Amino acid sequence: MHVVVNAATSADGKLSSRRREQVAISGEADFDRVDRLRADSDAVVVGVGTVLADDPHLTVKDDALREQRRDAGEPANPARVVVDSTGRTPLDAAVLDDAATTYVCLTESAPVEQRLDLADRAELVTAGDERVDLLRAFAALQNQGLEQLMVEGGGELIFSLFDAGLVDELSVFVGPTIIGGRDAPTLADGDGFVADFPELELADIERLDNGVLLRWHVADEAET
Ligand SMILES: NC(=O)c1ccc[n+]([C@@H]2O[C@H](COP(=O)([O-])OP(=O)(O)OC[C@H]3O[C@@H](n4cnc5c(N)ncnc54)[C@H](O)[C@@H]3O)[C@@H](O)[C@H]2O)c1
Ligand SMILES: Nc1nc(=O)c(N)c(NC[C@H](O)[C@H](O)[C@H](O)COP(=O)(O)O)[nH]1
Repeated sequence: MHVVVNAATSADGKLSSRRREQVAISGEADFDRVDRLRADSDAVVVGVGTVLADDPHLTVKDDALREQRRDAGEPANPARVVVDSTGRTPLDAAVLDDAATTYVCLTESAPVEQRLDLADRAELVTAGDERVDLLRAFAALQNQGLEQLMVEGGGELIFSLFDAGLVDELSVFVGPTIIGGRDAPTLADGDGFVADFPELELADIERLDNGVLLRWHVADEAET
């Protein structure tokens, strides 16, 4: 399995404002790049915080890219994965429509009612007691044939994935704006590290739109 985390941050490292509402940080060229990255992935992964904040669809937007996937014998869109401990994904969320297969990763503590409702619209993966056990959940996704995973946030999930040693690559578009705010989500939130900080190796730098795309490899990670 290969896991790429992709995100856009303001120049001061924020993913969105303190209202947790989506901010368009990327310009057209970066959104096109994200679309290509989706098209090259077996699944696009987000945390339920992102579903609740942005209601993303997580599909490939370019008709030609969807056609290429079909020509290669793949579904037009990659699968979608929501990491959602207690089943808070709204039943009318865009990720639960029929544009692609969707997996919702839950824990043992997810109420039966939510479980039954979500099971009508998604494949359920149960791993962990209180929070989703990401190692187990990702192993289950790999068993379903999902090898190339792209994670689109948010900050809580991205931190947990680094903490679990699951990230192979990080792509960050740093855009031309300041969002600020101590309570605004950043690239990696959660509890934060105090030691054993994950080390990154810079793989590539590119000027894009009015910002910069940074690609990092995560050092010393065993292949998952
Ligand atoms: N700029 C970008 O590229 C970008 C991308 C995605 C999201 N965002 C923004 O990020 C914000 C949402 O991020 P967030 O951090 O609130 O939510 P998130 O998407 O990271 O989801 C976190 C939630 O996932 C669930 N979860 C279950 N198991 C977990 C685990 N092991 N580790 C972590 N979470 C687990 C928990 O309910 C947790 O609250 C929104 O404001 C959204 O607009 C920005
Ligand atoms: N790459 C990127 N640049 C941004 O400036 C930004 N705000 C996001 N945010 C990610 C978020 O989850 C979005 O909601 C989905 O990118 C929307 O996906 P859809 O178009 O609905 O498929 N992502």
